[in-house]
Amino acid sequence: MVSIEEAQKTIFEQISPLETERVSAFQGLNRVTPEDHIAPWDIPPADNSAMDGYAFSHASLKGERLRVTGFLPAGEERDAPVPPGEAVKIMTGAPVPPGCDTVVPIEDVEQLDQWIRLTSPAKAGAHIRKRGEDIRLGDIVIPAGSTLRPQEIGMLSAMGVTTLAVHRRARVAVLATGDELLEPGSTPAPGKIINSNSYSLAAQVLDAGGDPVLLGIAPDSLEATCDKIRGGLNADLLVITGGVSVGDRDFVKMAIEHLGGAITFWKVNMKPGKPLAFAMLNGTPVFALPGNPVAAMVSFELFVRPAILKAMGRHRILRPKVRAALLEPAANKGKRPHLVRGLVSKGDNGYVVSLTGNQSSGRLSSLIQGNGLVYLAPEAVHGVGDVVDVLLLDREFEMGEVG
Ligand SMILES: Nc1nc2c(c(=O)[nH]1)N[C@H]1C(S)=C(S)[C@@H](COP(=O)(O)OP(=O)(O)OC[C@H]3O[C@@H](n4cnc5c(N)ncnc54)[C@H](O)[C@@H]3O)O[C@H]1N2
Ligand code: MOO
Repeated sequence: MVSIEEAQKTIFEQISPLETERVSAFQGLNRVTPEDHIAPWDIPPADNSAMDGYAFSHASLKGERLRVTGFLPAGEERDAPVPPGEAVKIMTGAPVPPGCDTVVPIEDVEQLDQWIRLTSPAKAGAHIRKRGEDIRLGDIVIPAGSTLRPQEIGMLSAMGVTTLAVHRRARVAVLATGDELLEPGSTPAPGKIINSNSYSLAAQVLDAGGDPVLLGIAPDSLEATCDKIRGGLNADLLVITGGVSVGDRDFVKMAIEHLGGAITFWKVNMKPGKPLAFAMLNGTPVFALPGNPVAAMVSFELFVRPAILKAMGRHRILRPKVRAALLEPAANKGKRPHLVRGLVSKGDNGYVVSLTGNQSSGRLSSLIQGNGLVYLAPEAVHGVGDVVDVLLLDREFEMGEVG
């Protein structure tokens, strides 16, 4: 049995960044660019007005009055210098004309026909955005390896980029196994249950930015399991759920080996998720996750999600870990680290966490009611207020609420 950390290390060693593809700048959102993006020009390209107002030379200011002799909207440029003692009306974004170094906003003047009177003192150089104050020609603005957020997409566009290279999305095949499974849309017959894992796992793939490919359900036989697995080998990663324990009808490991795959490890020292197996099959990383719905999702979180992120070029691939004070006692009577589903919120002195009741790994509600995984070491006994490590699965609780 390997530890969580050993399993992660072994898996991540097998995952290399996928090749790149060219996409339109804004399809690059949340993707990783493998190239440095260098500023082809200064932004802004010229000193320009930060306000709708009047531009003039501060040194030539005598008293409070200036004669207005021109108008300069954004989108136009004026070459002729503005003579001393005169001002031009200038709109936000218009290049500051020669002869001017200061702008006074409209609100700070009184207009009298062709004249303005400053109603408060103007500071030399005020309200001018300098050429290149955002980025300078030749700057590496977005270094290789960056994940593109909306602000990077905006900057790339400002740099004239219309298409760019990004690591392509990982195609992740998802296979459920088990004679007991029916697809959603049916009403469970006696002895049957609905295949929910394919959909929770496919949603986790999407959530990680990958592209899920649903392979359906493999019935419990070696031949059928082999056939379905073969169908998933053109994906970048293959995720299987169920049939990986020691039952008489658990064929997944046997099928992987039958197809020539090498099981790198089987069984991780954790609860839930112990029976997980990892294999390389024809160059495809294969994750055989347990069938219990919580075990499948938790092991996806720890092993598959970071593998997808690594394949898509990300460097930060693990969920954030925080320290939280327990709101109730928590004990791990077992010998494996227990990842207990918890509900984290913000207390007066940092994070606090409660547990989500019955922790059976068949009980998907334990994940629905929570937002984190509390790490309980083997045989740990904690009281109220003890501080524990929690892996945050989502941070929505930190967002502001309406009204
Ligand atoms: N003798 C032992 N029995 C079990 C052990 C063990 O060490 N010794 N480990 C237990 C643990 S831990 C887990 S987790 C499960 C994992 O078993 P499998 O991966 O072989 O999964 P199945 O037996 O196929 O299914 C387990 C459970 O999950 C339900 N299931 C399966 N697939 C789906 C799906 N796609 N959607 C919804 N639910 C699914 C299935 O009906 C079972 O109830 O083994 C323990 N047993
Ligand atoms: O993986 Mo199992 O879920 O530890 O019960």
